[in-house]
Parts: sequence; structure tokens; C-alpha cells
Amino acid sequence: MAFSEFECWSESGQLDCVAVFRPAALDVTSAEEAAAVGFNRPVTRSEAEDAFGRLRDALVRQGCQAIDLWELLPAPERAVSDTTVNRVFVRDTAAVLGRQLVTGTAAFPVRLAEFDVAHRALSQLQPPRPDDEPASSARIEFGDVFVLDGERLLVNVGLRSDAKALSPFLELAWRSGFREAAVVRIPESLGIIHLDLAFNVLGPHAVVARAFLRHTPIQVFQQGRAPHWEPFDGYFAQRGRRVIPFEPSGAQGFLSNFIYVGPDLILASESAAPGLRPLAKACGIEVDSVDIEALERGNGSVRCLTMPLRRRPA
Ligand SMILES: NC(=[NH2+])NCCC[C@H](N)C(=O)O
Repeated sequence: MAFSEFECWSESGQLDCVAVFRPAALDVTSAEEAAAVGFNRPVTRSEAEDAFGRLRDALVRQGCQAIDLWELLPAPERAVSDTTVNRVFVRDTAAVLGRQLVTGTAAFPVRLAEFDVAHRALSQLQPPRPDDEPASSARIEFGDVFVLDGERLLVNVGLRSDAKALSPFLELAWRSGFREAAVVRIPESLGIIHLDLAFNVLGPHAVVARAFLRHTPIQVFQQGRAPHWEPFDGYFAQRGRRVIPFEPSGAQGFLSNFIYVGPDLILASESAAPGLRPLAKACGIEVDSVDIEALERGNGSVRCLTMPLRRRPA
């Protein structure tokens, strides 16, 4: 696939193509190992592989092409990559913003090598850049970024994406063709590492958001203007979207971590689906589900495990 085919102007256009990354070759065997890599619980390689197979099948069943970045790696990089258990959470490493592939930077040191390797794999999909073209990279983990529509991005600065990264990120957003960036700040005391663990876009007319987010006003940046603040719910209401609040309970920890595959269909994990279904139904959206409990032990779910490379216009 050539770079010219990368295109994402929303989270709710029909999904044509995603990047995924198969699980690494190591088990995570103890509580200490889990803590070292940001996992909630141990998981074996074979449990992770079974779950990954189900995820890939579910994406393909929905008519989406799934490119496993592992296939694009030269052998020496595979050896390193096979020891990085977070590589399945490919979402964080880069994103297609408009027609631009933007690479991210790991804030969690154990993921530094894995981000570099993912970028190398992604570079196989695009033609070499001319020397004078500025690099498109940001000090952001992309679990913190949403493409709201063809004009707007939403970004969280918090545990993983540093506020200092904001101003170069805004320049990149303008260069990629966006006109507005909304900035939210999840209180770090909650320990929520990425925005997609508390928020998601539920089709063209709604978003789901953890209830606490209504206490966090949004700072709105528009190209060439001084930033201003808007209430969280008011920001979305002004732009034609309803905010559906939720409080996760127990097994539904990953309720917001789904991907819109369309038309009017999202793919979520089996643990998230029961809580999500009534909310989605109210927006005319169906929920397909897949058993990826083993991968969720790594503290991420369907959205973290997928990187949209091409979506049809919403
Ligand atoms: N977009 C996400 N929520 N990604 C989840 C990543 C989880 C991973 N264990 C980490 O600590 O980085």
C-alpha cells in the first residue's frame, strides 16, 4: 500500500484498512513482570496469540484489511520486536492525521524500542520522503489523540503526552490540514494512561466520556487565534455531538476502547460490549464483540490494538 492511500479524516468513516501488530514471543509470567511492562496481570504468549487471531478475524469479517506490521520487519528487527510485549498496542505509536502519517514518542521507557520498530515497519508502506520535507513526528502517544472530523483533533495531555509537546503538535495539525485542536487534561491522579480509556467517538453525532470529564474544561486552539476555554459537554454540543457519560464498573473497564468499523457498527471487546450496547443503540449503532480478554490484561483493548490507515469519508 502506497502512502498516498493513507487517509483518515474522522473516527467514524467506514474503516477500510488498519495496522495491527501480532503479540511478542514472550510470556508475562509474574506480577513483577506485569508491573514492569504496564500490564494488569500475567498472560502467556499463546493466550495472547489466540486473542489476536480472533481480533484479526473480526476485523476481516467486517470487510477491513488488517496489515500485521510484523510482516514488514527485517529479521534483525524481528528479534528485538519479539521481546516487546506492548507492541500489540500499535495505536499509540503513530497515527494517520488527514493524509499524513505522524509518528509518536513513547513516554514509557519500556516502549521506546517498540515505537522505533513500529515506525520502521510503517515506513515500508510509504515512499521515501524528499530531504527537504519536515519529519512528521510528535512527542505524543496516540492513544491520546482523536480525529473528531475533517477540521478538528482532540488531544489529551497527561501521563503519557507532555504539555510541552503541544505547540509543535499544533503546527503539525495545521500542516496536515486541520483547523482546530481541542485539548483535554485528564487528572494524572486517576492513573488513566490514555484518553481512549475514558473517551471515544460514537459515530458522527455522539461521544462517550467518563463522567468526571465534565469537570475538565477544554482548551480550544484555532490556527492564528488566541486559545480559549469551553465547557467539556458544551464543546461537543456546539459542534453537533451529544456527550453520553458513563461510569465503568468492574469488568467493563474498557467500555470506551472500541473502534468504529461502520456502517453504523463498532467493534468492542466482549467485556465492554454489554455496557456499550444500550448507549450505542440509542445512537443507531450496533456493537460487534470479540473475546480479547487475554490482550486486555496488557491494559488496553480494541482501540489500542488497531491503527486506522484508511477510512472512507464519514
Ligand atoms: N491506547 C491505549 N490505551 N494503549 C494502552 C497501552 C497499554 C500499555 N501496557 C502501556 O502501558 O503503554
